Amino acid sequence: MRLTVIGTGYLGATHAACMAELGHEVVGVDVDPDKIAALRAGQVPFHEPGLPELIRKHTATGRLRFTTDHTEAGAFGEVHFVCVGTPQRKDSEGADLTYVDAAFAAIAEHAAEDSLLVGKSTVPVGTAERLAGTLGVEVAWNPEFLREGFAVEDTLRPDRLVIGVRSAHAETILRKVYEPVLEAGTPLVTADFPTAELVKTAANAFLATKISFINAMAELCEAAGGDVGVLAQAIGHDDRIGKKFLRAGVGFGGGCLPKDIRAFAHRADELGVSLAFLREVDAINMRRRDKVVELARELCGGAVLGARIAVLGAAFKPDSDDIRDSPALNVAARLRLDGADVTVYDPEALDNARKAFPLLGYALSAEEALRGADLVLHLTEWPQFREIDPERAASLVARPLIVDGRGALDGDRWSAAGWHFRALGRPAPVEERPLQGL
Ligand SMILES: NC(=O)C1=CN([C@@H]2O[C@H](COP(=O)(O)OP(=O)(O)OC[C@H]3O[C@@H](n4cnc5c(N)ncnc54)[C@H](O)[C@@H]3O)[C@@H](O)[C@H]2O)C=CC1
Ligand SMILES: O=C(O)[C@H]1O[C@H](OP(=O)(O)OP(=O)(O)OC[C@H]2O[C@@H](n3ccc(=O)[nH]c3=O)[C@H](O)[C@@H]2O)[C@H](O)[C@@H](O)[C@@H]1O
Repeated sequence: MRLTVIGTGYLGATHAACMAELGHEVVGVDVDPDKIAALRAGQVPFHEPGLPELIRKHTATGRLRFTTDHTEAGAFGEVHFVCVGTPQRKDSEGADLTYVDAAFAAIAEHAAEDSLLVGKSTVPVGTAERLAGTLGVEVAWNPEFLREGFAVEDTLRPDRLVIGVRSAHAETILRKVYEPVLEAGTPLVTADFPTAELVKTAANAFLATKISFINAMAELCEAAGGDVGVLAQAIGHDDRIGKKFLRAGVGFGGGCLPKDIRAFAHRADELGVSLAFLREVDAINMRRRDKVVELARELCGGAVLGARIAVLGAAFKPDSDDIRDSPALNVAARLRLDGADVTVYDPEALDNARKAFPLLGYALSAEEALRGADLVLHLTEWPQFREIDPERAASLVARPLIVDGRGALDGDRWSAAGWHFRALGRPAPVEERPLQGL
């Protein structure tokens, strides 16, 4: 089939390459000429494992092309997937639909009458219906559930496909687009517009709630002297709860969960339904960042002014160079504002971090960041940070003090190498715990 993908950011570039992999002829469209030039040259302007190979493969086979021209794309595609951004509005918690509206309008103007315009962006419920009422072309909604870092795998082998359609014709077309995925046994959920839109925001709200739940338990463990790692493992043995998304730490960030829960609560308010608990989910998440800042102050003797702090991690999660709402950089920037001399290292996100936070110091390796540090903060759990040798690290720093903000390091190993090791939601070393019963 001839498909277009409007918006070639994290979602769109992945979707375009994966649709070519499924055998379709695909044109990716973006308003950003630099992005399109890079993609044409087979370069992906962000870090996503497996994606550059796929893009190069299909630009070479000729199945995948990129353009900035909506007219050309409109005339080409039988199905148009809209994958543009839906950031938080500047003036409220709601989603900014400017890009979605513009993209649908631009493609509808040039699309063939019998083509299908499919929204993939995450939108407030009601958007598909509104667009369907204003454009002269059929609309469908097909929300996306991919995770950054696993985007290719999640697109080619998703847990499920969800389509919001208004006609059997639209369903038939989308079944044809995803035929190889469906033949592999992927469940397909066919729904009306509001349900399809709500499935997406509900899924992200549930995931965010799960993370904040375990982080609230981390707060309790800190107050009561418990260990949230053991707690998560124990409750996770219950299949009804499950082990996934129970990693306590500095909390969730990224271009999706934080803005999506805010937009969801905001939209629910507009509909007269309270999702106030999502505001608490957001607040718990933000308190974890505060907690790391407080711990840093405490470990630096009350104030971080003049302290040299090494921050391991800048991306909002490992295997990504995405720094949107990154907890690591938020903490680093706040400590810098408090007068600390902060040096950040990340295997992939340094360029993005430098542009967004030019006042922070940056190192080209973990060793360079650690050299002379008074305190080390581990805030993004890249696998290579787990491989740091604590003894070698102790020989580099000024003071062997480390906070594991991701619950991913082996505390016993670091303590054995002479480090004062602290982790969120876990007991402080024995000599630090207040004496009980006195
Ligand atoms: N990043 C992710 O992992 C996932 C994102 N989503 C959702 O997908 C949507 C896109 O997210 P990202 O890809 O992360 O955003 P992004 O910001 O990386 O990409 C959006 C792209 O759209 C382009 N664009 C804006 N207006 C355009 C127009 N009129 N025509 C053509 N291109 C246009 C921008 O230049 C940009 O390259 C959001 O709604 C997000 O919530 C959903 C699932 C996963
Ligand atoms: O709508 C989206 O854009 C996507 O948002 C998330 O995907 P993503 O943001 O790529 O990353 P996640 O793996 O969900 O992690 C999000 C954040 O939660 C944090 N997290 C995750 C899991 C956990 O147990 N604890 C925890 O703090 C991560 O460090 C990260 O900062 C969802 O997992 C995807 O299904 C969804 O498609």
